[in-house]
Amino acid sequence: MSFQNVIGFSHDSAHPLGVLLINLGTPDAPTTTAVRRYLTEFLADPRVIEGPRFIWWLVLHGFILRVRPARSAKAYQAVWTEHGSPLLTISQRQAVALQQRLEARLTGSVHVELGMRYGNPSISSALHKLRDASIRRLLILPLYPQYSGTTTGSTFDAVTRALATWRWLPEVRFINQYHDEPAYIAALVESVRAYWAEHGEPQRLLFSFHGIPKDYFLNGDPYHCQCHKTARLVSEGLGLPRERWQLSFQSRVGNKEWLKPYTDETLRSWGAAGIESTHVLCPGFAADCLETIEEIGEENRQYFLKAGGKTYGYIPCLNDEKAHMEMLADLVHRHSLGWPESAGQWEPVVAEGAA
Ligand SMILES: C=CC1=C(C)c2cc3[nH]c(cc4nc(cc5[nH]c(cc1n2)c(C)c5CCC(=O)O)C(CCC(=O)O)=C4C)c(C)c3C=C
Ligand SMILES: [Fe+2]
Ligand SMILES: [Fe+2]
Repeated sequence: MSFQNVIGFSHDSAHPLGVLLINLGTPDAPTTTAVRRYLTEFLADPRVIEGPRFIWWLVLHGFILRVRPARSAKAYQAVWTEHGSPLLTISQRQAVALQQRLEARLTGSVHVELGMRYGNPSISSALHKLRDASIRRLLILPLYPQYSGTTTGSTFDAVTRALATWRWLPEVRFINQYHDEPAYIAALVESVRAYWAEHGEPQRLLFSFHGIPKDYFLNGDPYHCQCHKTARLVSEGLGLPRERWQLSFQSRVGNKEWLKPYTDETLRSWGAAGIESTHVLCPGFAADCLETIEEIGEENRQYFLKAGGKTYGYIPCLNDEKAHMEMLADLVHRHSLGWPESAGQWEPVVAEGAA
């Protein structure tokens, strides 16, 4: 095994704080081939699909990767913009905005990089850039407000796997979750209020979170509880009575039971029960993506309207809005405090025998 060397390390300047911003990732293009490559990496992750590997490998390669890429590619084509995948372009804007806000807040210098758990830019390429910037302290911020082993846990695996190839490791901190941060809750409350100021208040507000298999929750994944707390705090911030809001889980894959109630079933049942208007908010997504723009913005709209509903609104994610970026900068700032003065600076010495 050979390790990645540190060449050209600058000894005489202060080392910037490295901030690695991570989101899930997206295909490189909305084509069947690119989506297959992305899904192959994503669905082979044992944090995402638990269970015996060999059986899953047969199902994945024998069935899923033959059918799903073409179907998902169509959905991606519907959300793709001239700049690319919404998830990637929004995440890039978030990285730039975070860099600017941190420069304004921190006394020392800072270097923010974006990495994606699956696809590009990869976590290891982002880490290379941070190493080239001579960072000696690394703060990792997965953009998942609610912790789940499938997302946050998997991010940790990927970062530590990449760092395992480094000769000289930096000091590392890993932000686990921020599901009940007051500024995150306040930003969500404000985004709902702003949407209501423009579109009026609906009869019901639905908090739709990405689902996970129910057995992960039963085995101790805290995601379900953190989603419930986020929804409760936002509804309290809005002063919304309990009968006017509900929480649900979307994007189920496969036939296993996932966290309930399901978003599609909830919206169909509301439409059929005579609820005329609803707005849907997705607080678990830091950036709009396929699962929000297409699945919530379009697909679930049809379920509600076809079942009898009359007015449906999708409230966008916080994306690179000012309150969101301020909140993230504050979170990074607080997590960057308390490190001792020295970051392990060392004097350059020419080793004996070295040329
Ligand atoms: C099959 C299991 C999956 C689990 C468990 C899962 C958890 C999970 N995912 C997100 C966030 C996102 N997921 C996105 C896309 C997506 N998710 C799955 C499957 C699982 N997700 C698939 C197969 C896909 C790809 C699209 C498709 O084929 O339907 C995305 C969007 C990516 C994009 O390019 O826009 C996000 C974001 C969370 C938060 C989560 C658990 C908490
Ligand atoms: Fe997902
Ligand atoms: Fe989906």
